[in-house]
Amino acid sequence: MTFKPKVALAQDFLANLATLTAAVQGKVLRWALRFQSDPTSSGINYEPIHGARDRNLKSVRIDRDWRGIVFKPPAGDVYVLMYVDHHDDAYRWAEGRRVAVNPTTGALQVFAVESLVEPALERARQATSRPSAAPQENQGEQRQTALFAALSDADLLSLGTPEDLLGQVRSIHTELELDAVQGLLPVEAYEGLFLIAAGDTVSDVLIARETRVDRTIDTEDFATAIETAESQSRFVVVADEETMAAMLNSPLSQWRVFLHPTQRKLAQGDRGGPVRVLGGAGTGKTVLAMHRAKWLAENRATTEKKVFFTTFTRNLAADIEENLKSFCSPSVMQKIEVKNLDAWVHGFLRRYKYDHQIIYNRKKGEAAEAWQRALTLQDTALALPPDFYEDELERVVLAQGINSRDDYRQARRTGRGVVLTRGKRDAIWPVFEEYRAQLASRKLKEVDDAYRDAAALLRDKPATYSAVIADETQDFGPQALRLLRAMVPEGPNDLLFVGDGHQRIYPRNRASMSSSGINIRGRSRKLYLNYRTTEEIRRLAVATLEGCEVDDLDEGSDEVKRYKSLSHGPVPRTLAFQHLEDSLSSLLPIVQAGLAEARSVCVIVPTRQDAAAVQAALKAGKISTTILGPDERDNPDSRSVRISTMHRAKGLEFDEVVLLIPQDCRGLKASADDLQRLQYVAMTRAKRLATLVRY
Ligand SMILES: Nc1ncnc2c1ncn2[C@@H]1O[C@H](COP(=O)(O)OP(=O)(O)OP(=O)(O)O)[C@@H](O)[C@H]1O
Repeated sequence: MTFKPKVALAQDFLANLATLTAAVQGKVLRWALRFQSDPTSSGINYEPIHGARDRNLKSVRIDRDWRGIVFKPPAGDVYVLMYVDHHDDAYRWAEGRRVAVNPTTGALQVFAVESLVEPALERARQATSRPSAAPQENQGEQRQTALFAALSDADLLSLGTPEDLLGQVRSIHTELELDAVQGLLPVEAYEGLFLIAAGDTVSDVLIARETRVDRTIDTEDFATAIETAESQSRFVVVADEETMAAMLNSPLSQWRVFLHPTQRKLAQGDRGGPVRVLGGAGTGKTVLAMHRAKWLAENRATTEKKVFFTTFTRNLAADIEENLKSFCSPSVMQKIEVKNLDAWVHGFLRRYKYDHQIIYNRKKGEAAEAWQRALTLQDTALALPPDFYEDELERVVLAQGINSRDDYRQARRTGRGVVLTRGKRDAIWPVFEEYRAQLASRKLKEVDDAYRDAAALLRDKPATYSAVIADETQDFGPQALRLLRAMVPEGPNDLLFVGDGHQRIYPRNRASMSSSGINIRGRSRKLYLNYRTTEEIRRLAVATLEGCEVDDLDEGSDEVKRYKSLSHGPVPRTLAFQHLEDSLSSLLPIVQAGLAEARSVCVIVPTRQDAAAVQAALKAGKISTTILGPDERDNPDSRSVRISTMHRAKGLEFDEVVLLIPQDCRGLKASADDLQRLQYVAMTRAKRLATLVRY
C-alpha cells in the first residue's frame, strides 16, 4: 500500500482564485490537479521565501508570472495550497503570514505576523484620537484599560488567540482597534474576543462553542490539527482529483466547503432532541440548516424516513432545494424533502380526503363573507376597537386552537392590551363560534385550524420522517410549530429550528416553542458572524431596530449587541425627500452606477404600488427592471435591476440595495415595530452597498 500525503486547500486560496480571470483560473486548476495527484513529485520545485517568518511556507511556480504559496512542514506529510497570485503579490502575502497549531485549542491557524498587525492597530488608534472621527457605538470612546486586561494568557489562547499575537491582543483598548485586526486573526479568535468585549465570560464562550480539548496538543502534528472544526473553517483536506476540480471550478461557493466552527458542530453529529439556533441576518442559519439536512440524510435518514426541510414561503423553499442539489448527490437528495409548510399541509390533507379548502386570505371571497356574517353578532355595548375581533381571532383563538367558550374563558391573552373579564369573554365568543360555523357551511378552514387538523391526523399514523428542519422559524405560528412537532417522533435529532425574531415579518405568528410542545432546554445555540453584509450596513440596519422588543422564539428575549460582520465597505448613504415622487428621481444615478460596476441591484419598497412607481421611473431612464412577484423566484445571475417589496425581499441577497421608505408608517398597514423589523430585513439583504432613501 502506498502512503498518500494529505493535500488541503485554504480558504484564502479559493477566495483569491475567485477574483482571477477564467484563463488564469484554468491554469491554476491544471496545476492544482497535478499537485493533488502527487505533491512529492520531483517536478514540483518548492522555493524558499526568504522574507517569510514562516519557514514552512514555500513558493511553487505555476507559470512565468503566477505562483502558488504552499504550506509544507518538514514532517507529517501535510501539504496545504495557501494562496495564489502574481509572483510579487504572492511573496508579499507569504511574508506577512504564519501557520501554526494553537497550543491550547489544537487548531491549525493562519494569521498575520506582528509587522502587519501593529500598523493596523496604530491606524485605528489614530482614528479614534482624531477629533473628527465619527463616533459609532462607543468606538470613539477613549478607554483607559485594555479590553482584555482581565484575561490570562491561558484564557486568550483558549479563545483561539495565536501565541505569537498575545502581546498585540493585550494592547487593544477599543472595539475599533479589535475590528481593525479582524481579518488578520483566525475567525474563532476574533469572535471570542468580541464576545468578551460585549460582556461574555471566557467560560460562556467556551461552553457555547462546545470546545472539548481532551488530548495533549503536539504543535508539530499538523495532520491531526487540520481536522478540528476550527481548522475546517479555513482548510479542507481534498481526497481526490475529482473533489479538487469541483472546488476549484466554483471557488465562490465557499459556504459549501468552509463552515464556521459552530455551523460545523451543529451540522454534524447526534443531538439529544430539538435544537434551536438563533442568529442575526446573514449569520449563516440557512447554510447551517442545509448542511444539517445533508449530514442527517447521509448518516441517519432512509428513503422511507426522510429529512423534511421546511420554511414559510414557497420561493425560499425552492431556493433551498436548488442549493441543496448543488452540494448533495441525487441519492442524498432522495432522502430529503423540501417544501414550504402550506404546500405540505395542502398535499397531506388532500391525500386524506380532507374536504375543506384552506383560507390564506380572510379579506377575499367567501371567507370575507363568512367573517362579515360573524361580525353581526358583535356586542356593541363592549365598545371594543374596530380591529379587536380580527386580532383576537388570529392571536388568541386560532393561535391557541381554541374551540369552545370554556377554552376561551381560560385562554392566555398576554400582550393583547385589553383586559377581558369572564363576562366579556362570554359576550365576545359567539362571533368566533359563528365564524367557524359560517366557514364550515362553505367547506372552508382557516390555515391554523388546518394545521391543527393535520397534526391530529398524524397522531395515529406511522412516522414518515426521521427529522424535521425549519428555516425562518420566526414566521411560524403556534399551530404550525405543533404540527412540526407532530411530524416526527420525539427523540435524538428530531427537530432543528433556525430563525431570528428580529426578522419576523408576519407579526401575528409570534409563537413560543415551549408552549408549542417543543423542549429545547440545553440545546439552544447562536451564530454571531454575519457573512453577507458589511459591518457598516449591519450597524445601520441594527440602528433601525432601536426600541423594538425582540423575542427568542420562545419565552425569552433576544438582542443584537453580539453580532458582527466579517466584511467592511462604505458607510450607507441616507437621502431624505419630501415626497416619493422626488425620491424617485434620485434612483437613476444610483442604479446606473451599480450596473456600470456589474453589481446586482435591488430597489426595495414598502408596497406593490411603490414598486410600480419605481419601475416606471427606471424605465424612463431605459433601465431593465424585474418586479419580484409573490410567486416569482429571483434569478441571482440576472442583469436586470430587481424591484421588490420589503416582504418579498426576505431571504434574498444582492450586492447593492436601495431602500425607499416613508419617514413614518402612516399609510402603511404595518405598526411602527413591524416597520422597524421590515426595514431591518430589507437593509440586511445588501452585501456591499446600501442607500436608505426616506420620503
Ligand atoms: N461558513 C460560511 N462561509 C462563507 N459564506 C457563508 C458561510 N455561511 C453563510 N455564508 C454566506 O452568508 C450569506 C448568508 O447566509 P445565510 O443565508 O445562510 O444566512 P441567514 O442567517 O439564513 O440569513 P437571513 O436570516 O438574513 O436570511 C450567504 O451568502 C451565504 O452563502
